[in-house]
Amino acid sequence: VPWSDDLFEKYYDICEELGSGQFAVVRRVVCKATGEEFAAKFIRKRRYATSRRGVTRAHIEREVDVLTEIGGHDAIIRLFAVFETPSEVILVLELVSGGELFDHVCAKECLDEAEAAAFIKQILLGVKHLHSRYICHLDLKPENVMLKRRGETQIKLIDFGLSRRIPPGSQTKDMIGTPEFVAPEIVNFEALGTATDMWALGVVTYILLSGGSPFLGQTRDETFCNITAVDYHFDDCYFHSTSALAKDFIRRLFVRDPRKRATAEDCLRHPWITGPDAEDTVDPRKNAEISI
Ligand SMILES: Nc1cc2c(nn1)-c1ccccc1CC2
Repeated sequence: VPWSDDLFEKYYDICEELGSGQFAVVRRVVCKATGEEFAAKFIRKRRYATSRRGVTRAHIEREVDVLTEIGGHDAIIRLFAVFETPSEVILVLELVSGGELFDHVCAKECLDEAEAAAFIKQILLGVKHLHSRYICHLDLKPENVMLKRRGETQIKLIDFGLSRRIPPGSQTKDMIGTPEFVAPEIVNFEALGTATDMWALGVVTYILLSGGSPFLGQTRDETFCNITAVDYHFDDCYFHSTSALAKDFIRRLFVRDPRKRATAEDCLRHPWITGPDAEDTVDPRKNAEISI
């Protein structure tokens, strides 16, 4: 993907804000020459090594390198161009304008488990694509799952700012991610990898089905304690009508040992995702309303 230091405003009209991250604002932009719409992510560069504001160049290059390598999967946002100014780097991304998946789910009267499983299946296909290249997202959480367009069900994984390539056997350790979604190996500063994303996907599924967060405590330390103890349960007030299949799917992801945790491929074969084999059998996930 070409890096340009030409003036961004020369090529694009800048329109409304689509969302923002910690050091990034994302706006809809229109290419002046073609009328095509994109999402431009304006990332503030860190001015000084000691500063805590802005993002380091290495961090930005990581997101660009990962998006360049994995572009082209339906469930993953595409990167088209990069611009650089003295104070920021601008990623010209695929327009994703449907908002966060969870806002859509909350807005709906009810979502049955089959619809929830269909969303999780799309995320699994995107994560399988990443993991097939040993790339880990490392920040999977509801706000990083967006709908391509309002009212449609196509999802896009966004924000690869923490993602990195972690080949098997490499002892990559780092304390990163959002406390509520991190796996035990992150809390214990042990080797992380593709299985770290699978734990986070378990948290996303649990929240999508119930609206509750499995390990969230009153404080960060309490949350970390719940995670390392794998201390969670299916509160009957949230899970009274959740199918046994859905709970089994989640149980296979909340496994402390990353080597024993279900992979994206395992999950794609799980009956909660594949649904009933024979067409004519009743789908136990239907009408099992979720209580978000
Ligand atoms: N950190 C973030 C945060 C966001 C996005 N990307 N990275 C984004 C990408 C495409 C469309 C809309 C957004 C808004 C949120």
